[in-house]
Amino acid sequence: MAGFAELGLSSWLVEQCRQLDLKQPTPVQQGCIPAILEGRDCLGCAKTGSGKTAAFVLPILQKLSEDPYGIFCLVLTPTRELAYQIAEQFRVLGKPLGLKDCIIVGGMDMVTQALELSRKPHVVIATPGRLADHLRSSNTFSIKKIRFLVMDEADRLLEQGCTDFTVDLETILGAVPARRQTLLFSATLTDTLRELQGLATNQPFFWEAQAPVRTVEQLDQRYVLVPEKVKDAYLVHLIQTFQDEHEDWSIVVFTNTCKACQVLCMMLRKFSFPAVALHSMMKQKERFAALAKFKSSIYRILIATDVASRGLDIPTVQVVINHNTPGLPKIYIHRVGRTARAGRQGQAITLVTQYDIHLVHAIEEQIKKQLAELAVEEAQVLRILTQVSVVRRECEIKLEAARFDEKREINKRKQLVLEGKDPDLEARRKAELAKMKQRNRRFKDEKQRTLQRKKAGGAGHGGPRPKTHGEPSPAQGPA
Ligand SMILES: Nc1ncnc2c1ncn2[C@@H]1O[C@H](COP(=O)(O)OP(=O)(O)OP(=O)(O)O)[C@@H](O)[C@H]1O
Repeated sequence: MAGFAELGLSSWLVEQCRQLDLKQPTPVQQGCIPAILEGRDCLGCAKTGSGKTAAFVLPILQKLSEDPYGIFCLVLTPTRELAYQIAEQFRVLGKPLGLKDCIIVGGMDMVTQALELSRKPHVVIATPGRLADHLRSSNTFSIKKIRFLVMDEADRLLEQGCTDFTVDLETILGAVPARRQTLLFSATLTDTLRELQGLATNQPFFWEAQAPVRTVEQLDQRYVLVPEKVKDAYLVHLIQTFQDEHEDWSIVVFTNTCKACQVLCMMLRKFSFPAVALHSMMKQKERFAALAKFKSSIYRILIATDVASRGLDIPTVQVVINHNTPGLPKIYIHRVGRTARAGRQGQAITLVTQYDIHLVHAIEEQIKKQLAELAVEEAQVLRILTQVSVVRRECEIKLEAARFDEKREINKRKQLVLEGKDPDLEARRKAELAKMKQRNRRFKDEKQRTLQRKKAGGAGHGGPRPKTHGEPSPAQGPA
């Protein structure tokens, strides 16, 4: 197997890799580094935790060392936390160069950022919204001469999810030179491949890991079929069991909304679990602090929304629990990819209600693997059921008293005003969009169900074998 030197990297970079204990390049690094060094655009699609970041950081640093200037490289990424993580890799690997980097993300002081940008850092790592704001409001810096444009989690940057980057990306793409190298990476590139190919036209090199399953082999993937109302009791039980059985442990629990995230965190703390929340309604400083405490194992449970589902590299995470079944297979792939990274073992447990079974089937179809059922001692869940329900209700009341929803609305309006938008107009536009999305989703679900019915008429599906609605389950007790 080729080492880092054989890929064409200079000895100082090989030495940096050695110091960081990166002994052998991973397959995505072996595939992409030579192509990037040759000057080609690159689309790299490899499983979560497979070393995609170093696959672009190393060749960029090599090219930077040959012709150092600022701003040499722009990296775009969908979340603020991820921007800091990528910057750290640049900093550590680029230490001998005296690399100057600059992180441009929302929630931080704009004036300080503008000053840093004007000092011509070698590498700028940014979330699209804030960088576009700077481009629109300032002429003290330019990205007209960058050599490299990297889009990490490229499919997320291009898709129109709840945070839509389209307009900001247009601003940014209008400000970068046409003659550049474009590098696009993600564990789930294929869905947006056509759009991505439009961005990378300079002898594009496409690298995709060939594997029968789209998730990591070392990942044990399970599901627990639970009635909606008793999910929390199962969650408490799962965490308690894990805590009892392991000395050194860290768990990430994913939820679908900021409010659910906050309530769950409060509830777990009431049960004396060391939990901390991470969601987009928190102030940026609180977000960083929460993540830092989780990374250093001061808190062993991170309750997060999908703001943490992509890219975050925390080696100590042994378990990912999906408190809700992700609506899209690719969200599942990224969430469970927070564990079992860089060859380590990990476990993913998805709580599935009777309404989510079609989602599990869609996930299984995409990842090309069936989830196994996790055996849970239901008698033990039953024992804590009432207590968990009461505590959860208490937490909800407390959160309502703290006017969580109201604060969220005020924050949103403030943000829109800052962006120069009319909050009421935006609300109407969003409602329209939501309606359209709902119609599309219903149509898709219906299509999925028809397909499943057709399939079931044939060979029959081997996914989660749900108990039928009428079948007794101890957990359907006095919730
Ligand atoms: N050649 C290597 N040998 C050993 N470990 C490596 C190597 N390259 C990277 N790593 C480590 O693997 C871990 C995962 O890398 P990275 O965060 O780049 O994954 P990724 O492919 O970007 O994952 P995701 O899709 O979740 O963003 C990091 O801790 C990194 O230091």
